[in-house]
Amino acid sequence: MSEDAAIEAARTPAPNEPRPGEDSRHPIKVEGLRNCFGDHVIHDDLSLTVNKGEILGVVGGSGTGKSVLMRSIIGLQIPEAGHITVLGDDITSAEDDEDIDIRSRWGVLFQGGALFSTLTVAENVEVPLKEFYPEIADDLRHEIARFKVKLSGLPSEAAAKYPSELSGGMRKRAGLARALALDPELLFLDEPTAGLDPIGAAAFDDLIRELQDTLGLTVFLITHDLDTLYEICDRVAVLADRKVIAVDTIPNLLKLDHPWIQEYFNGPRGRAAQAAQDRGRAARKAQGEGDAKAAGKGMDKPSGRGA
Ligand SMILES: Nc1ncnc2c1ncn2[C@@H]1O[C@H](COP(=O)(O)OP(=O)(O)OP(=O)(O)O)[C@@H](O)[C@H]1O
Repeated sequence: MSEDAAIEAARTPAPNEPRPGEDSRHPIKVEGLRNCFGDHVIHDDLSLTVNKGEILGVVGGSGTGKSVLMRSIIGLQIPEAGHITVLGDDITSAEDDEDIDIRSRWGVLFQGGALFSTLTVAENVEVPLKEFYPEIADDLRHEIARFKVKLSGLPSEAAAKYPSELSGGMRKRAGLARALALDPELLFLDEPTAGLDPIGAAAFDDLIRELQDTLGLTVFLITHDLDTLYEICDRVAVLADRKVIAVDTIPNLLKLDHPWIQEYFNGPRGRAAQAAQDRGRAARKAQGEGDAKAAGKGMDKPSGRGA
């Protein structure tokens, strides 16, 4: 198979028919979740529904249980009570076979990237391919891995490098390439822009939005990054008091009279992020008008990012 054909095959999502009883509009549903570590209650009667095709931002103070919630949804944390349905499967009671099947339908980027340090980037991407599709020939698997590396915005040379040879931003992209290895329907991202410089973080935001648009992903994104929330999230879920206290667009959240929400979004950083988004929109609009004028006069378009 040629590289182009392999890339096209890798780009075509697996035909994942909705299962009987699967709510195709809400790929993730959490109801009445309770998680404890000893006496420490993390979640109590927490409920959350994620819409298909959205980027859902998940925010909350440190230690409110954002990562534990994500781990519960992907079956790494067994809750004390509650039901979690992912793509029609009850995660809390999934049998082994179902469990394996469902894990191939999501990709996860953990906070630290969680790459195998003794494997190259391409070999890291191949790990889930080998696990779920051992029948794929070596050549094709290598080609799919190279395509995922490119898709994540890394230069092709990065495929042969070890994680220790990459910058923090490149490691995140390598982790993303691995998360995308199986053409997932759901993408879980735990603080993807943490530790990146502002330009790297903005570029990563753009990449997530672009991937979500082109691949139709549903994205569950834990972040403390207000710019990310403003720039790419369709809705934001707020964790506090052991529950999701609100889930809505940022303009609607701003109308709520909850002290944490007000302080978070209306504090100095929240206002700065909002102002940055307003400036970005105005610049994009101005550039769009400039493009239209230039096109009318047969001029070249200006280059560079819009914002
Ligand atoms: N395996 C564990 N054993 C005991 N306590 C844990 C474990 N995992 C998480 N916790 C506790 O659960 C609480 C929630 O942790 P979690 O990592 O989900 O918070 P978070 O909201 O993601 O925080 P941050 O924003 O700082 O990353 C914390 O108090 C943490 O110490």
